[in-house]
Amino acid sequence: MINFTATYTDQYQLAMAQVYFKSSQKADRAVFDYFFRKLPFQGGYAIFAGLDHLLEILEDLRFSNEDLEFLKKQHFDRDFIAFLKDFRFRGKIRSVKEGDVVFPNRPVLQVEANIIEAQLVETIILNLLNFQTLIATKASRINLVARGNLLIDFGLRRAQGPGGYLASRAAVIGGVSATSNVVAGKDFDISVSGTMAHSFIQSFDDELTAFKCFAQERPQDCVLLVDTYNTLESGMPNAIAVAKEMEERGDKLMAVRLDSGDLAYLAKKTRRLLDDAGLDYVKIAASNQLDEYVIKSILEQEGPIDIFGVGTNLVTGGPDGALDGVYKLAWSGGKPRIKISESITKTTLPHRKQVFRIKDSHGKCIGADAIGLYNETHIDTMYHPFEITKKMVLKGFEQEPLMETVMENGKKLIAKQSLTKIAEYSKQRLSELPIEYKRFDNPHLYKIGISEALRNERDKLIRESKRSL
Ligand SMILES: Nc1ncnc2c1ncn2[C@@H]1O[C@H](COP(=O)(O)OP(=O)(O)OP(=O)(O)O)[C@@H](O)[C@H]1O
Ligand SMILES: O=P(O)(O)OC[C@H]1O[C@H](OP(=O)(O)OP(=O)(O)O)[C@H](O)[C@@H]1O
Ligand SMILES: O=C(O)c1cccnc1
Repeated sequence: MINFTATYTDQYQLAMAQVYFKSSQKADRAVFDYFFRKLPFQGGYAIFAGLDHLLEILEDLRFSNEDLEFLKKQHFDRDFIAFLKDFRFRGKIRSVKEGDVVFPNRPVLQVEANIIEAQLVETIILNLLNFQTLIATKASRINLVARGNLLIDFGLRRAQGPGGYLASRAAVIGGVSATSNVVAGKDFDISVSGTMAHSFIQSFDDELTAFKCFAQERPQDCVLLVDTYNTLESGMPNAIAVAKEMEERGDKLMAVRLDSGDLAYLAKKTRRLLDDAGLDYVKIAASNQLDEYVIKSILEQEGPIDIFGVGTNLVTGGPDGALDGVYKLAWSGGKPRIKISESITKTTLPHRKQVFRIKDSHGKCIGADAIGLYNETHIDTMYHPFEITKKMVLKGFEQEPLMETVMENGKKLIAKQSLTKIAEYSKQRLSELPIEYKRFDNPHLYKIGISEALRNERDKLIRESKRSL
């Protein structure tokens, strides 16, 4: 839907790229790490999302003629603009698999490319991965408490503008099964579904006629909204009457939707009314400012709800507005690079790197990832990145390398996967994560360590930079 061209970037990327272009750095190769520093929702994990979509966009990324005309007006150099005419991303990308569980302060994706190319794609990478990872994580939290009940994304109207388009994609990775968002359904092959609005019922002189007309037109997936006037006194008796008429025509009412009031209480009453009317196959859907906490609570109250329609809190990532993912230089001009910070926690890790998931001898994740240099195939001891006395001996543990090459010379190496497949993978990876990292209150802290070789390289660069001050 959105036509991404290479101007989907921040101005400073172009300003820096022009300097590289006109200097001896023009042909330099650079390596950048994508990672985030803080888990969203005060949770214990995040779900990585956006990769396949990003790679497809990077494969085709270029400046259009209008883009180049616009840049002329922005005081960019003519030779640089001529160079941008043939700009393509021809780099290499190594990444964790889309849908995997990921943690702060360790590379999730690494870009290795000509420095101009690597710089120009920073913004689009951060924009697509930060947002989709945030929303997939939110969806996954909702899915964790939904006990297998169906989740539908109702969020487009409340999303931050067109962000709703990508939110619908990411929500599926986190475990949402369908969306009301028709364009996302079309573009990303997501099952599209929906019910009806209060305005539809209001537009008729009576609720029963509204229900009847809808059921006539849409018998295959009819869901009646029962709370416009009075759920138990009006909506439910009318819905039951229409369900009975549908039965006479050989159709079946799919569900009723509750959208206000005490959803657990009303669902119990509604279930009883349906069952007493011999309509035990009719499902109960609920919506109204749902999130993982409300759904958990409703199910703990044994509210018999089968379908949850979640909007605002899902697609905006409420209450967190953004994932703080960053893109930091780790190598360029043939040398490792480091960003020193007042706070050691913000000092970056130099070099190309690999990340290993540490597992016990039964293949069970123990709650730790270790970062090594790219050519390390095994890490004997992992060190706390900042507290020098803390270390963990990894002898006897399985070490699963997480970063694989997914793009080479600007061409995607991995086959396109359906969102359902990515969601299945995500579910499997989440099931490997011990439960203490998944609880909402004070989840266990997942350990991130670095190898001795990486620590030595980092500390050497810190010493060198101090000496040169
Ligand atoms: N049984 C329940 N347990 C916990 N939370 C619930 C339960 N039922 C509803 N909620 C949540 O409580 C909030 C109720 O919001 P609100 O006060 O706006 O109610 P409402 O019924 O929508 O009111 P109104 O009729 O004015 O629209 C919603 O977020 C809803 O999801
Ligand atoms: O509460 P959310 O999680 O964001 O879920 C989406 C909400 O959007 C709709 O309400 P809206 O008032 O926009 O339209 P309606 O008249 O069809 O209810 C729907 O009925 C839900 O209540
Ligand atoms: O189909 C629905 O019921 C729906 C769609 C969007 C928002 N709220 C509800």
